[in-house]
Amino acid sequence: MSDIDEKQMILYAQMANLVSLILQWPDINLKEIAENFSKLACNAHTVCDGELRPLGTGLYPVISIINHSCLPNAVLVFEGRTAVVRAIQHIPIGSEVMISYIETAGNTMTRQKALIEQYFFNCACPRCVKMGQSDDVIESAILEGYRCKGEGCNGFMLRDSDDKGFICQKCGLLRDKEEVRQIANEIKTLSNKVENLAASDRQKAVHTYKEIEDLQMNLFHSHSINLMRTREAILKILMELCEWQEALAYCRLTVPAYEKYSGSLLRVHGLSQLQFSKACSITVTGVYGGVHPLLGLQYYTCGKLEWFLGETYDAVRSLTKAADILRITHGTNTQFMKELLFKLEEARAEACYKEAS
Ligand SMILES: C[S@@+](CC[C@H](N)C(=O)[O-])C[C@H]1O[C@@H](n2cnc3c(N)ncnc32)[C@H](O)[C@@H]1O
Repeated sequence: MSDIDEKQMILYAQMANLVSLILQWPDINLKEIAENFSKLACNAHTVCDGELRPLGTGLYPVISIINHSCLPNAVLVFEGRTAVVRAIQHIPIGSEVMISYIETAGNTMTRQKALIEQYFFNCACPRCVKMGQSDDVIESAILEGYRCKGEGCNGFMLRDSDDKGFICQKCGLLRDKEEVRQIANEIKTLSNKVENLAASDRQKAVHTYKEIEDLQMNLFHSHSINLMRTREAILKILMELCEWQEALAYCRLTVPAYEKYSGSLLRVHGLSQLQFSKACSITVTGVYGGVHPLLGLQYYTCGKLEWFLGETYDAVRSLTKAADILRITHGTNTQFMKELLFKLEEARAEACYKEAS
C-alpha cells in the first residue's frame, strides 16, 4: 500500500466506504477493504470478446501468477468467461511464460510509467533493459517523437544539445521548439473538443479527427503511435456511419503501422544509429513481436470491408493474414474464429468463381 499514490489511495478509501455502506457490518475493516481493492487492481484482468473489446473485469487465480514482459511469449484471450493463455512463439522447456499487462506499442518510458502506476514494479524485460541505449532512443523517437520537415526525409528527431528544438538524425535539419509546442497545443485543444463530439455528432467528430490527423502528420514521425490512434478513431466512427469505402481507406492506412510494429525487434538490434537511420524508412522496431492479436484483427477488419466492397482478391489476402495470426492467438474453436474461417472460405470460393468466369 505504501507505493500507491495519493489519488489512488483516496479512490480505494471511497470504494471501501461504499462497501461498508452496502454491507452495514459493525466491525468492518476499511483499511483491509482498501488493501483488497489494491490487490485486485494488480491481479485482475480485463475480460474481452474475440475482437478485444472489453466486457468487464475478472479475477483468475491461475492466470494471476503469470508475470509481465513488454516482449511477451504468450497472450491472454477469453473464450466467453474462460481465460486462455496461448504461446505466440516457441517457449523452450523451463522458460517462463509471460504475457503483457499493458499496450506494448508505447516507448519504454510510457510502458514503465504504466507498470509502476498500476502494478508497482520496474520492468526489466529485454526491451526495458535497453532504456537509454541507442536502439531504445530510436524506437522512442519513432513511436512518440517528431518528424523531420526536410522534403522526402523520413528521419527521426532527437532534442538538440542547446535545447533550441529537435535535430533530424538523418539530414541534420533543426525543428524549432516553439513551432513544435504550438502544433502540440493545437492538437491538445482539438483532442479535448473531439472527446465530447464522438457521442453527440459523429460527422463533426470525423471532421475534427481529420484536423488532428493533419496536424499530427506535420508533427509526428510517419510511424507514430499517436497518428495511428487518431486514424483508428476515424476508422471506428466511419464504420459506425456505414461509410465503408472511406473506412477501408483508413483501415489500410493503419495496417502498415501495425505491420511495422510487428516486425521482429531483433531486426534492429545490433544496428548502429547511422545504419538504422538509413534503414528506418523501411524498418521499424517490432513492438508487437510478430504475432499480435491486434494486427490480426486489423487484417480482419480490412478483409471484411474489402469483401463487402467487392474487392474479393484483396479480401482473400487480408482474411488469410488475419487467420494466420488469429488461429495462433485465438485458437480455432470459438464462434469468432469459426466466423472468420467461414468468411475466408466464402471469399476464396468467390475469388475462384470470379477467376473462372
Ligand atoms: C498478476 S501478479 C503476477 C504474479 C506475481 N509475480 C506472483 O508471484 O504472484 C502481478 C504482480 O507481479 C509482479 N510482477 C509481474 N511481472 C513482473 C516483472 N516482469 N518484474 C517484476 N515484477 C513483476 C508485480 O509485483 C505485479 O504487481
